[in-house]
Amino acid sequence: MADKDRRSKSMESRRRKRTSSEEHSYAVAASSPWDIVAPSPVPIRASVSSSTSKYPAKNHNFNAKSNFISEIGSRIDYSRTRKKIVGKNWEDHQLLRSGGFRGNKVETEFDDDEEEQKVILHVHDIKLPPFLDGRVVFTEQAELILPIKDAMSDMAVISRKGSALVREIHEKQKRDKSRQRFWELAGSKLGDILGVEKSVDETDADTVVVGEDGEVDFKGKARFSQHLSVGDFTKSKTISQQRQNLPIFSVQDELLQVVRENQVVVIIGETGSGKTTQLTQYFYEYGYTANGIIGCTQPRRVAAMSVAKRVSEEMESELGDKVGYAIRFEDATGPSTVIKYMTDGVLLRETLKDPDLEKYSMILMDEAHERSLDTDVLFGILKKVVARRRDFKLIVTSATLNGEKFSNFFGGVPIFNIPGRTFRVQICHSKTPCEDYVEAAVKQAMTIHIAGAPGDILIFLTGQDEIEATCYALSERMEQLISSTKQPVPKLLILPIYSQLPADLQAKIFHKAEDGARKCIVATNIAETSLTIDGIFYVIDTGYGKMKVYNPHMGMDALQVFPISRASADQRAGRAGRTGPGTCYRLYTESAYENEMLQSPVPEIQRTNLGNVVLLLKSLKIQNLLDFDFMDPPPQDNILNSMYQLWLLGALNDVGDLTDLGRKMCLQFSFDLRIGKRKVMLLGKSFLCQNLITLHCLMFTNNGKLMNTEETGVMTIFYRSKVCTRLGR
Ligand SMILES: Nc1ncnc2c1ncn2[C@@H]1O[C@H](COP(=O)(O)OP(=O)(O)OP(=O)(O)O)[C@@H](O)[C@H]1O
Repeated sequence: MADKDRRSKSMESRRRKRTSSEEHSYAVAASSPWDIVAPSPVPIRASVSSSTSKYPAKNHNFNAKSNFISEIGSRIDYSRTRKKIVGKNWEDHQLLRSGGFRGNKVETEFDDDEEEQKVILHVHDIKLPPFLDGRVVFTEQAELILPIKDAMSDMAVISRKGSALVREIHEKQKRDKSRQRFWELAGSKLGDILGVEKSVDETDADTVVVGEDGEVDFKGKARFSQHLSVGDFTKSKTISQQRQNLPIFSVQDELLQVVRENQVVVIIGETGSGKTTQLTQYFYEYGYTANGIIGCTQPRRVAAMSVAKRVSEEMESELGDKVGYAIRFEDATGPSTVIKYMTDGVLLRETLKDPDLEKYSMILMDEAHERSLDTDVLFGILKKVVARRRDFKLIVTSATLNGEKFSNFFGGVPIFNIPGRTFRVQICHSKTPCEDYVEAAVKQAMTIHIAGAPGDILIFLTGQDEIEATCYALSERMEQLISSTKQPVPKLLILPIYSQLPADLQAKIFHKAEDGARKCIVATNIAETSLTIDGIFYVIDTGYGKMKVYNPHMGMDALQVFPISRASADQRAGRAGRTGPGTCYRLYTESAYENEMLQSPVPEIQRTNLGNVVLLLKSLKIQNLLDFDFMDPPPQDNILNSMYQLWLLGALNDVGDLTDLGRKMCLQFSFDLRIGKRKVMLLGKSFLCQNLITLHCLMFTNNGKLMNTEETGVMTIFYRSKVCTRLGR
């Protein structure tokens, strides 16, 4: 009995202690209501609102907080009491169950009274910056735009389901604990099949090269230019004969005349007609480089460098001499460069330093139909340059028939059509929709390899995961084939390519397979435009691709799989007819091509986060975004949410102007580094913990590369780290 009393006393004292500590914690909570009602970190539109505002409160509004406390004070009391009761019941319940305390009645369920069923919604009284109070309209596009034609179509449903084969391979790899990156496979069986020789880890830490602009690629050795071999294309013909065979050659004079007479011209031509490689040379030969250089933009890095390589060969000059290229982390141009291929992002950055692009006499915007974010911003900027500089020419080229749109944007400029194509491409559609397009692609590739005529294969998939799984499945099936037959099986050289793969491994796709072997390139849409891979006669097009889509409710971009557009499908097919007649196997029906695919992709500017664009335009002193000439205006929600994020980060002030921090965030970092990370890196500098912060940013940044050494000076710290070297994909 005495024992029982002691126990019950100690229990009582513990309960008292607990209650007082609870009260203490509630007192703290009461002075910090944001702990009770967590502020939303992203501008989620409030569906329930007590005010006219659409956005959540900026969470450092302390006046708003104290009003809020008094308003909800009674609710806090209520919830405190409830918590105490529940806590007490729980404690008793535990003691009784453990046998430490005996009672007559054990409550196994706590009463749920009516009150507890109530859901209490706390709605912040939002203070928005004046420029986002809804009175200013930033765009003519009120609605969000879906990057898909019909969300219920077969292709859309399949794209959401994903591939069963990929899942199966993942499971298998997880079980085997052997899931590795391709460049870590050196020496392994799969590595041998794939022809992977060395790992990125072998990169020498001491040879890191810091670029002039302060940007460092710690895979300096993995530069494209050091790994490109001279093309083996059509050895039977000289380069000048090959040039003369191209459709563009026959219309050269008319084309030059149209360009002479007009400041802006839109040029439309089939894939392989010679737009990318020939136009720059014609303009150079015609003398357009007398007062400046010719710039040609490409939406993708691999295209910029491979085309520059080809043109330098055609002009019999070293790459980087007369013809060069500039992509992020790599500038292969020199003082005598007159033709410069570059990504559109590189040109966009140049406009910040030189708004009139004085060093260029002419810009060619190639593959304009891709409508990347950078291309669309460039359209608006270059339109202004054209108006300011009468000596400046702008050529817009596209493979699709949307020339009218480009022409109208520049005020009804002429459209020049290049007739014909170099080689025929036979198109074969699937008779029924493919439930698992990865499995179908593997089967099709094996069928071609076993039974098809010579010629290399190019498979289009959506991303790294699918590519790795496909390479794995292909190598497995090759092994099975070899072990199940006594006949000699020709070698299949399987080569993956996606943007995160190191440049030296990407460049492998241009190397010729050894005699008797067939090359099978497994690619994302980075191999879709402008690329000529010598020997590709078969294309397998799954019909899907990944697209970055902004979710304004989450305030983030997400990569999602969608059916591609008809324009992209034509581009993919076009990769088969570059150096000879080819065949394209489409793993979707003809009806899907006609009815389930958009004619051209939804412009990136209408579906992604615009934080970078807003920063850039503000840096270019464009205060009112409505004043900027967008070919297709971005949706209102995207602009508002992006501006709201910038304001929260302190990049914009209360009237929507760029702050000093915002200017730094724009000028000191690469465009594809997320704006939030830029701020963290800048803050790291002020708090003298930059090394650590930079390391964190590096580890979580999209490409795992350090963006700006001016800001850091810490390269060697993490450059030596294996983790980071691996991250430097
Ligand atoms: N690296 C290369 N090796 C061999 N031949 C090449 C190479 N690059 C280009 N060619 C030849 O030049 C032709 C024209 O290529 P180019 O890239 O200029 O065409 P395009 O009209 O721009 O096509 P696209 O719109 O698909 O980019 C190709 O079809 C091919 O025959």
